[in-house]
Amino acid sequence: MGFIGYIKEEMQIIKERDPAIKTPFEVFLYPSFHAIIRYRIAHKLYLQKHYFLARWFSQRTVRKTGIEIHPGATIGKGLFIDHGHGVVIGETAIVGDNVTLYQGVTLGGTGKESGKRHPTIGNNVMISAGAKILGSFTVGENSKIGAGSVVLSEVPPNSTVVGVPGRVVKRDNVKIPREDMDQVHLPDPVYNDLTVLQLENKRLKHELKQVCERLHKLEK
Ligand SMILES: CC(C)(COP(=O)(O)OP(=O)(O)OC[C@H]1O[C@@H](n2cnc3c(N)ncnc32)[C@H](O)[C@@H]1OP(=O)(O)O)[C@@H](O)C(=O)NCCC(=O)NCCS
Ligand SMILES: CC(=O)OC[C@H](N)C(=O)O
Repeated sequence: MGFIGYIKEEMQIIKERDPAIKTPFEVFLYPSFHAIIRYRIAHKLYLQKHYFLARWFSQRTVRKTGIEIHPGATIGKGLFIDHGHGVVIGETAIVGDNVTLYQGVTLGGTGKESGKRHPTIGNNVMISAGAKILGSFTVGENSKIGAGSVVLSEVPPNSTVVGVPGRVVKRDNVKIPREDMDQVHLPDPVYNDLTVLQLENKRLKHELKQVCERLHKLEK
């Protein structure tokens, strides 16, 4: 595919993925559009071992777009970064095809690993605003990471992960109960309602008894 074909493809991704877009030319206003095209150039320079030039180009992109993609990162087709400010993608991160990221996402390291120290993101993954994915594990394909989550370990495919630290709350569209929930002593709303009714019954009986006693006295 030629350069024009590639640009058209990048434009199409934004048009398909963002419901907020109204006119085709708006794609040129998207930081994502510029950041990804410029990353492709920086990545080529990196692969040719022009490390300084690659970083120089990439850092200029940060100033223009607020999106920092290390030129060494490996990024598949169809990445869309909505809004974009504060997105950071580390050097050894691998991003599959058709991934969506929102502002404030970090694909980073924990600071404790060396070598491959950033995550691998599967195809069709969606990572919500402000989520931090830290470490060299994999986020399985078709998974969703909730806004503000901090994910520190492997995520199976087709899962939803939320919270700090992130935990799987849904897999294959089925909700997963919390591990820390007591499955034996579950709250029993029917028992609670019955207890309230019993107390009410006792109170009413007592009142009725008093009324009867007063009536009895009046009759005398
Ligand atoms: C995670 C998310 C993608 C929803 O995925 P989903 O698979 O449809 O999950 P559900 O909505 O069924 O939520 C599953 C559970 O996680 C909880 N949950 C969802 N998002 C959460 C979040 N960010 N943090 C904590 N809990 C969250 C829900 O309350 C629900 O809990 P429950 O089972 O106790 O009711 C969505 O909630 C989210 O975070 N979207 C943000 C997208 C974004 O970045 N928007 C900004 C655009 S600028
Ligand atoms: C701010 C926000 O929710 O952005 C998400 C997407 N661009 C939309 O407009 O729905």
